[in-house]
Amino acid sequence: MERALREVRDSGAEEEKESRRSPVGVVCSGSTRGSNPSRLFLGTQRPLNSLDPDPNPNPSNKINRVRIPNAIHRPSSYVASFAAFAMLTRSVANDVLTVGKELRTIADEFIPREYQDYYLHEMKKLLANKDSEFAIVIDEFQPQSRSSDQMFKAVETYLGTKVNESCIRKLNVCKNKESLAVRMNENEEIIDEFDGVQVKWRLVTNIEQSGSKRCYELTFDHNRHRFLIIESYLPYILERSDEIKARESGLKLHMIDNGYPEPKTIILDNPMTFKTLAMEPGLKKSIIEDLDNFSSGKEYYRRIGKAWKRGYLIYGPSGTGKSSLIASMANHLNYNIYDVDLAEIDSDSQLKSILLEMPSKSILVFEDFDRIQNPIGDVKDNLSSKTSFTRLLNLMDGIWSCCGEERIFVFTTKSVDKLDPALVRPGRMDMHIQMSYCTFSAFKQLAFNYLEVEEHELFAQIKELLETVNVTPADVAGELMKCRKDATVSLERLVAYLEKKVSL
Ligand SMILES: Nc1ncnc2c1ncn2[C@@H]1O[C@H](COP(=O)(O)OP(=O)(O)OP(=O)(O)O)[C@@H](O)[C@H]1O
Repeated sequence: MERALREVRDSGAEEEKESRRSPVGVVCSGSTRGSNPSRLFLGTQRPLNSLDPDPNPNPSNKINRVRIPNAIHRPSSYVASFAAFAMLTRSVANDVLTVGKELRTIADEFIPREYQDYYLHEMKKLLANKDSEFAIVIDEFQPQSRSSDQMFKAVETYLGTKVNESCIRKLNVCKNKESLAVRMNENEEIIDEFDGVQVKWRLVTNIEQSGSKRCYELTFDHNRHRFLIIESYLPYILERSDEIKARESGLKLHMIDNGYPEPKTIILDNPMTFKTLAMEPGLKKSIIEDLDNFSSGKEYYRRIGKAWKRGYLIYGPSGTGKSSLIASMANHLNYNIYDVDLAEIDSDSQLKSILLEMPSKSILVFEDFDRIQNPIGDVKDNLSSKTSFTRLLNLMDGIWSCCGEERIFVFTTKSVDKLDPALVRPGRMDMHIQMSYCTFSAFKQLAFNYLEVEEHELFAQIKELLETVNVTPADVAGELMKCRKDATVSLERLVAYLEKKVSL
C-alpha cells in the first residue's frame, strides 16, 4: 500500500506546489462553461464494492466520480471514515506520508485491506485530474439505507444558517437565527466563502425510476482548491453543524460504554455553572481563566505546533463536586461532554475510534480513572485491563495532533495517592484541581444558592465548625435543602449536623 501511495503522491505533489504558487483566480465552474464538471461523491451513491470507476459510459461527458470509501470496519462511523480520507489525502498532497506513521496506522485501521486499492484508485483520480473541473456531490441517501447521509444532514444544517442570515437581513425580526429551521429550496444557490475561496452550493433533485433523489452540489472557483475543500471546508461543516445542533438542543452528555455502535446521547440538564459552583474563589478564577485562554488559543496552539487540547486532573473525595465542576466547564464553554467508561473499552482500536469521532468543542471525561489503572508499559491490546495511562495519553497525542481541534479531556479520581505517578508527573496533565471538603467560602456560596442569604448570625459558628470537621459540599447542600423556606431553621439544622460530626 505504501508504494502505491507514494505513486499517487508523486502525481499530485507537483500540481499542489503549482497551485500554491499561483494566485487565486476565479474560473467558471463546469456548468457555466457548458461542460459537465467532474464529481467527487461524498456519501455513498453506490455500494463500495462496485468498483466501476465511472458509471457514466458517455466519454464526452468526462465525469470523474470520486468517492470516499465508506466500507470501514464500523459502518456507523462516517466521521471517522471522513477523517481518515481527509488525512490521507492531505498526507499524500503534502508529502508527509513518510513521517506520518500514525496516519498509515489510521488508514489500516479504518479502511479494510480489500478496499484499499479501490480507495487509492479514487484518490489517484482526484489528484490526477488537474484540468477537469469538480463538483462535489453529496447524496441524501445511502443505498439500502433509509437514514439520510450524515454529511448531507450536516450540509443541510449548515446551509440553513446561511439561509437564515439572508432572512434576517431581509426581515430584520429574528432574534435567534439558529433556531429557525429554514432550508434551501430546490435549485436555489447559496454562495459561501471559506478561507478566501468562494464556493457555490445548489440543491438538486433528480427524478429517477425509484423516485426523486436529492443531493447538494458544491462547485468552487478553481480546481486547485479541492484539497482545501476536502481537508478543511467539509470537516468544518461537520463541526459547525454539530455546534449548531448542540446549541439548538442544549448541551449533550454522551455516554460511551463500549463505543459500538453509537454513543448514547443524553441532553445535559446539569445547570451547574461557575456562578453556583462552591469553590475557593481564587481557584475558580484560575480555572475560568485557563478555560478562556484555551478556547481562544487557536492561533497560539497553531504557532507553537501543538495539538489544540488541554487535560485536567480533578481529584477529591466523593461529593466534593468533581462532576459539578465538569458540568460548569461544559456550560461555560458550551461544549458537549463525552463520558467514557474505560472498563468497557476492549481495545486500543475501539478507543481510537472514539477519539477520532469526537467532534471539536468536546470534553472527554474518564471518571474514576484509578479504578482500572494498570502497570505502565504493557502493550497488550486490552485497554481495560492492561493499558497504562501513559499509553492512553500517547494515543490521544497521536490522534489529536493530526486531526481535529479544541478538545478537553478530564480524568477524575477520588484519591490522588493511588494514582500512577505518570499521571501526576508535571507536564502530563495541564492542570491539577483538588476538590476539597467544604470550606467556609464554599459554604457561603451554597447558602446563597439554596437559601438566598449572604450573611447570617450563625455564619461565625458554622465557620468554626467547618474548620474542625470534614464534610463535603454535597453533605452541606443536602442539609440546606431540607428546609429551604426558612433560612434560620435550615442553618440551625446544619449547625446541629456539624456538631454531631465533631462529636463522633
Ligand atoms: N462544589 C460544589 N458546589 C456546588 N454543589 C456541589 C458541590 N459539590 C457537590 N455539590 C452538590 O452535590 C451533588 C453531588 O456532587 P458531585 O456529583 O459533583 O460530586 P463528585 O465529587 O463528582 O462525587 P462522586 O465522586 O461521588 O461522583 C451535586 O449534584 C451538587 O448538588
